[in-house]
Amino acid sequence: MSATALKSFVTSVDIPKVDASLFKESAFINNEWTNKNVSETFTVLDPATDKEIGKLPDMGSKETKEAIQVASDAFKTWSKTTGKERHDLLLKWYRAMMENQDDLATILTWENGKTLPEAKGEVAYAASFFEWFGEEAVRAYGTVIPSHIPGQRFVTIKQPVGVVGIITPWNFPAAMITRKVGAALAAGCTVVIKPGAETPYSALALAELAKRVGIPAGVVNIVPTDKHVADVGKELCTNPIVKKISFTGSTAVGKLLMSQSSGTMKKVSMELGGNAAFIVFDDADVSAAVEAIVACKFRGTGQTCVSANRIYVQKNVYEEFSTRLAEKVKQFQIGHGFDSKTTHGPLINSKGIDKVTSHVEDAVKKGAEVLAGGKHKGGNFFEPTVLSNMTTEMKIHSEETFGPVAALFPFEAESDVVALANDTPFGLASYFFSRDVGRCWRVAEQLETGMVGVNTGIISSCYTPFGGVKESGLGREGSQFGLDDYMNIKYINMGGI
Ligand SMILES: NC(=O)c1ccc[n+]([C@@H]2O[C@H](COP(=O)([O-])OP(=O)(O)OC[C@H]3O[C@@H](n4cnc5c(N)ncnc54)[C@H](O)[C@@H]3O)[C@@H](O)[C@H]2O)c1
Ligand SMILES: O=CCCC(=O)O
Repeated sequence: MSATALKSFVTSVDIPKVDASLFKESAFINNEWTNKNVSETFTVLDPATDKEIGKLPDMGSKETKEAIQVASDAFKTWSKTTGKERHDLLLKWYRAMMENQDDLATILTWENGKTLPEAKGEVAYAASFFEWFGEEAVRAYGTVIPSHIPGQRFVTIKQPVGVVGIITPWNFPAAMITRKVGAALAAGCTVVIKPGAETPYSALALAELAKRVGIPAGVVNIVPTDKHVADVGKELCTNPIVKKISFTGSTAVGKLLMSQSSGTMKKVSMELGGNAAFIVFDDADVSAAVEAIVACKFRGTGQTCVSANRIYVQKNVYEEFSTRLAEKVKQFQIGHGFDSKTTHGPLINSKGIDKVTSHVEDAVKKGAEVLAGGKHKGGNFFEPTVLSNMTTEMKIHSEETFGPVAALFPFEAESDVVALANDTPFGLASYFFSRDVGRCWRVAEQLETGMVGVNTGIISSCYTPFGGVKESGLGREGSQFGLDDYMNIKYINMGGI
């Protein structure tokens, strides 16, 4: 049965009061709230109830082109500001986010579905990228290269790439934007953002704060759209004024955007899909591994690109690990993100439910045992689920489920499990638990992913480089490396000395 055919079991909830001045129902171009005379609108729904939150003008390629021109005009002055000026503004934006954390979190929960405490956590995480990159803005050092020619001197300087087109998903409506915008603005770039159609209000609230703290007109622009996603994406990728595309989302869309960007040879940053392995060796601290998988797997109700998708557990600890995990998961409470009893919110939409349902049905048909959950509960709610005795023939082994399903695969030897973990075109994150120091180095070096969590299930922060290898993408966000993705290195050879 299609997910849409079932009514949600959450039919009503009290929506907390939100500061109306942060709830914007227009596009944001050149520091103006505008519908650009666009008469078409799209509707944003609360994923827990499918009730309407609001409507927004549906921007198209014409409006995007105008936003790009505005960003290009703003680049002329913004790129000439000092690192210290950009530092001061980004830190003001950071503080404004933290001062408005509750309202930003309310908007985020309403449109994304994650629980209010989780949304508050995301707002703080999102804000941290403005703090971090504000502090990096003053550290975009060049180099002096020892000369091999008398009378010539060599230096490099770093310069902002120009206007950046930013396309982000719905699963982290604030953090996926700030991780890019923080770096772009710190580098001296200006941006045009197309947020996820499901979660545009968080993006627009951030823009309101940008305006309040004095980010100059045209530096940040937002073009919300639903029906014209492909056209807006194409405009950003093909317009020669845009010098870089920074995308977070699925690998399929990432490949399309990269090919569209090739005509104008843009720089690209691609944060794409994953299929994370989480390995529990029999020398692990099993209690710690259970705690870690709960946090890693069920973050955002499993709709997190770095969430474990395949959980490999060594035979000697399989029974203990699976029993303890199932006990924990049975205690989860699904419901509206505004309900204080809720531990896990809904999936984003019926497409998400259909994928999770098909993965669970496929696994069960092929012999998996359901240790917890396993059922669609109506609307966009799926029970947090633990599946045991998974095999490599099941869909979950090769496809990212992006939902609340912990799929346990038994294994015997270290060499087998490393080969299994790497048997995927994706390479975003992986995790393992072991108390053997030699094994920790060995396995961490062998796993083909951009990020590895050893004895931990949570790895993301503004301080550390986020990004994948293989078909999980290109580039690194956050950390000391994040600014480089938004800058060109210029080599200057000074002769006549
Ligand atoms: N690596 C990361 O940092 C990261 C972070 C979050 C999500 N993801 C991945 O994103 C996927 C889930 O998100 P999703 O389903 O929203 O992904 P998606 O690729 O469908 O959508 C992401 C964004 O791309 C836009 N988009 C879709 N088609 C487009 C087109 N033709 N042209 C231009 N833009 C287009 C969407 O409107 C949205 O804004 C998962 O695979 C997940 O792993 C990766
Ligand atoms: O979903 C992907 C991003 C989540 C994170 O930054 O940890």
